[in-house]
Amino acid sequence: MDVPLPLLLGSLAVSVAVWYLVARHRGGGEAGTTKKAKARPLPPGPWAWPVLGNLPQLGAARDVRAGETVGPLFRLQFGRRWWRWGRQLQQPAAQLRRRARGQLPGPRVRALRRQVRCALCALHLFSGKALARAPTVGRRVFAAADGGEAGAREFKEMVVELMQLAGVFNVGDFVPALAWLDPQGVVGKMKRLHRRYDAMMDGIIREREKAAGDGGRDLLGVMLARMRDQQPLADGEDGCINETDIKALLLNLFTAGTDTTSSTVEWAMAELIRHPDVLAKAQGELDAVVGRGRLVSESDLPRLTYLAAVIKETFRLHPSTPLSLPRVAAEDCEVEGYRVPRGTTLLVNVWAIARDPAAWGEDALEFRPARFLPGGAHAAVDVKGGDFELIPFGAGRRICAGLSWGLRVVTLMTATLVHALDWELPEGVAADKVDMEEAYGLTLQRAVPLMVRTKPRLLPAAYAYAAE
Ligand code: HEM
Repeated sequence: MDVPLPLLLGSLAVSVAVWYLVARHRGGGEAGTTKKAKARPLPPGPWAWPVLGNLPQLGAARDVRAGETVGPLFRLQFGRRWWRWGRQLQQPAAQLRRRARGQLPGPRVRALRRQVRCALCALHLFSGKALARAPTVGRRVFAAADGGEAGAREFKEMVVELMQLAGVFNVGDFVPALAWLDPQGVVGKMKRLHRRYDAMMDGIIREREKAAGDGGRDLLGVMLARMRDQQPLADGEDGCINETDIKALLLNLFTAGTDTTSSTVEWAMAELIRHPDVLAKAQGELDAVVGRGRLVSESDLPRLTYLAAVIKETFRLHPSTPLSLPRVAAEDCEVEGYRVPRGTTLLVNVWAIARDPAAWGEDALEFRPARFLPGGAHAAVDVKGGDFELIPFGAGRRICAGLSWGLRVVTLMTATLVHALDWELPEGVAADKVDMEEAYGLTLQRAVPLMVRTKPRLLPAAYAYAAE
């Protein structure tokens, strides 16, 4: 049925106005706020428009330096939702899970997450044993039989699209009256993307079932066996892991582990190319530890102190998940004397915290790996969640499940690129003019890809060994 546009817009305007009046009357949707908690003020925030809240300011998201003018804890309001942003707004994050799977975690999902994180991943994916046997038991997901390169390229495009969509500020999430219109087409695109992922995961699972008996000790083999044997999720729990759970977990691991690591390596190389003195020192260390006759290997990493400092400094200035992942306040609480109502979406701006001169000194914005070297001002600071001024992997019980793996992969990839190649900028581009603009999305990508020229710097035998 065709509804005339003026009528449609008229009814929309009326519904928005009615909804707004009702929302104001109810106190902005802060259901469950106790009298005592209400006595405390809400955190300060920039002035908000009626109905739209701070939505119009998001166009210039990077310029909303509210943390500098309003204070380290501040709120943004969109429709009926309140958002608190730690220190400084950098990008909006999206309710990824809700969009992708159409639900927020209930008790079953929480039990599953515990089981998967503690029992399955810890034992069969991230343990020293699992990592050591990965090359022999696991297999390349995009082997020639699956379409090889083309399959890998398609997967990469899907990850990039997912991260971009997840970073889009979806108006429908915050102005429920507009959700059915899907004005930016975000939900439609997410659903199409979800179907593509589903088909890919189906292929991986079917192939593994066909090859029964082969590689049963890796994470996927273990999960499929648990599903087949109907093992309960946890003691006293009725539910068992099912195929949708397995697909969701694979999707989670594939997406959480790819974009984050590759973008960190790209930022590391960009910083090194901008700082030829740092690059030369890192190459000098690699030459001294590894020599030029072979490629660097994982067992060399503990002796590469300077390279470790380069990686920490890259994580500090370019954390791949700049606002970490959103949390929702399960109950009313108080932070620094301010009231945080139940249901508030909370974001910690790890990007801004790691650039705060109060924690890092006057040279906070400069790339200075030496600060992490023995004797440096931040020698004792690590990225593993114990030092809150540097938390690129998050902190606490929901810290990145793949921390040690991610750290190893980023360090080894950067070490290999630094050691095996000499790096030059295209003619006419000065090192201090390399574009360091950040793109918009859930993860922190470069806005402009890094363009460089490389040439080999090791003895020919080292590359022959790599090609074997
Ligand atoms: C440079 C590498 C990486 C960085 C910077 C990174 C960062 C993060 C961050 C900030 C979170 C959110 C933590 C929080 O909510 O407080 C996270 C969660 C997660 N990461 Fe990573 N990550 C990296 C690599 C990986 C890898 C290689 C994997 C696995 C293959 C992985 C798997 C996960 C998973 C499963 C979660 C969700 C944990 C949960 O919600 O319980 N990550 N990561």
